[in-house]
Amino acid sequence: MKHHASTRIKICGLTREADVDLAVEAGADAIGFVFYERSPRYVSPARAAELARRLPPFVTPVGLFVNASPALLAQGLAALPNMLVQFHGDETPADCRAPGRPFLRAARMEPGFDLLDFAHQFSEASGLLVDAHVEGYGGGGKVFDWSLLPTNVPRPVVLSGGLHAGNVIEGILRVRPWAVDVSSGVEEAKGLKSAALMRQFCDAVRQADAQIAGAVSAPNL
Ligand SMILES: O=C(O)c1ccccc1NCC(=O)[C@H](O)[C@H](O)COP(=O)(O)O
Repeated sequence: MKHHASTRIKICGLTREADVDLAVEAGADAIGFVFYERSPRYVSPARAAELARRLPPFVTPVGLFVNASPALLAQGLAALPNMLVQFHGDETPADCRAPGRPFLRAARMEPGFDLLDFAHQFSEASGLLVDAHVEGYGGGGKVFDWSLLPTNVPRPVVLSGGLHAGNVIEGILRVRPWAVDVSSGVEEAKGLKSAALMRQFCDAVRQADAQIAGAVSAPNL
């Protein structure tokens, strides 16, 4: 069995100071800010910069864009100079490359979608965030059929879409992603995170990692 680093955790769609602090305390490695005006989780770049100032070293701010206007993209890039960019709309490889920043590209998984071809097109992506195909692009809390995922994706995979403390262990054991991403599953209302749900989610990820480590270190497996 392949060596498994600890599964990284991204919590997405934060809008409040307390939620940022609690997400970090729970164990998040990355915090997502939604720069998509139609989302109930939208924050302006200036607001995101305020929130991101709370982050300690080694916790990465991620700025999520959906077919953003050049002005919004430029404002986001300026407000958060150290952010990882997440393209969650219909952006082309050239669009993703243009800012010259590391980026994640979201893939909308549905039957017939060719993730290997997508990975080939977005070969410059730091990672591919695999999400359910939902109306409105994302953050819909919908799980997709994980069996659609090929095992040999050539970029790091961020498993996303409808994850919560009750299904993330199975997701990690089945998919073995580099990271997991959650929004709806740790919320009390859209954009408002729950401390208890974030803690339970991160604890469940650690349980999955412990199961994998146990299976790797046990003799004769
Ligand atoms: O959060 C939104 O409202 C949103 C709107 C448009 C595109 C993407 C959006 N969110 C993406 C995410 O929060 C996550 O990357 C992912 O889709 C997980 O969401 P969830 O299924 O709610 O856990």
